[in-house]
Amino acid sequence: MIEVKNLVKIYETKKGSVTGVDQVSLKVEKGEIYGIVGYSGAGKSSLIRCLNILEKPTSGEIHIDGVELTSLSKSELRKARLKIGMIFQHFHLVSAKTVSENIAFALKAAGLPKAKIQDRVTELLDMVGLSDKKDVYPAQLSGGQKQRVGIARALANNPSVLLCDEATSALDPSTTKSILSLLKKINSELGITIVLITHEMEVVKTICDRMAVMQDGKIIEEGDVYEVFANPKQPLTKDFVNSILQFELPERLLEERQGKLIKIYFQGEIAEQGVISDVFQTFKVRGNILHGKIEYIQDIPLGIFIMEVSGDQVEIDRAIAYIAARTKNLEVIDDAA
Ligand SMILES: Nc1ncnc2c1ncn2[C@@H]1O[C@H](COP(=O)(O)OP(=O)(O)OP(=O)(O)O)[C@@H](O)[C@H]1O
Repeated sequence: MIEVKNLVKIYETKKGSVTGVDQVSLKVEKGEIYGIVGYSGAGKSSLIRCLNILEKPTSGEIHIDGVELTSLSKSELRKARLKIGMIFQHFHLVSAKTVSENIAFALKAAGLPKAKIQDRVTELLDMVGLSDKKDVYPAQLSGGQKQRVGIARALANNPSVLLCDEATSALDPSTTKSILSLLKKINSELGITIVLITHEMEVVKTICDRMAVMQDGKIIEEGDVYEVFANPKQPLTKDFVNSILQFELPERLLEERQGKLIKIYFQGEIAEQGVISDVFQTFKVRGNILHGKIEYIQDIPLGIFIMEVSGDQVEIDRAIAYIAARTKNLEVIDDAA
């Protein structure tokens, strides 16, 4: 379990003090994948780098598996860090060492006997799907393969926590997908707790259980990923959610509309229950779906539809009341009448 209490990181620069992290407190349960999202400069890197004291916090506490890290001596910290793996956006591999040597390096540093190192490297390469690349140098690898080496190295000493610092930001969308599924596999098969920072909601949507939104060094919203996507509260969180769920309707469609324009959010099972087709069977209205999208978050559907409903005014009102009762989340955007 990770527990952060009142964490502050202030950088002293020639131009004065800059606050990177401002009184952050959070808890990550064992075995969770926890995502921290925010725009550039929000403090995500500062926060994640404080979690293993790569960046020394100005004040506050970091508890990982019951050990408070900010008060450890250098040698105690070195030992504690073996239980905290980390991967980076730009991989940080040693270019003059082969894939095997990059991983073996972490094992040597931890004092694993020489005879056991090769077996462990083989096991790790198998886990990340790179057994055939053991003798090549990083320059001969793709970005995704480099990150797999980074992951193998981070897992070398059986950590209980894996910190991911924008681990997929330098990768294309399909490589990002494969790295995220590898992280998910590591989490479920090895039970490793994962904390990741990202500026992409797609990453959070794909693998996280819980999430936090950061702005100006602070955590401004936190919760279960589905809940945050379904009911974002802060304007910035809404922005991030909209990057996945939202869309703009062309002006022309708005000008040419005839009936009422409604926006319907479907959450959970209701998204699969054919509410829209029931409406047309029950009421004498015409409907024109202008936009529709269903995202699956943690395998639960979250849908959003924009529909123009036209016909007799009384029937329109009855149809809208019916949809509102079934979905519990309907907004009349615009009324042409
Ligand atoms: N070494 C440093 N010295 C001075 N200021 C810093 C340092 N590192 C970060 N900062 C400042 O701390 C604040 C938070 O930066 P941080 O890099 O943690 O944000 P971020 O959300 O990770 O952004 P990015 O994704 O762009 O890295 C910013 O104002 C940044 O300028």
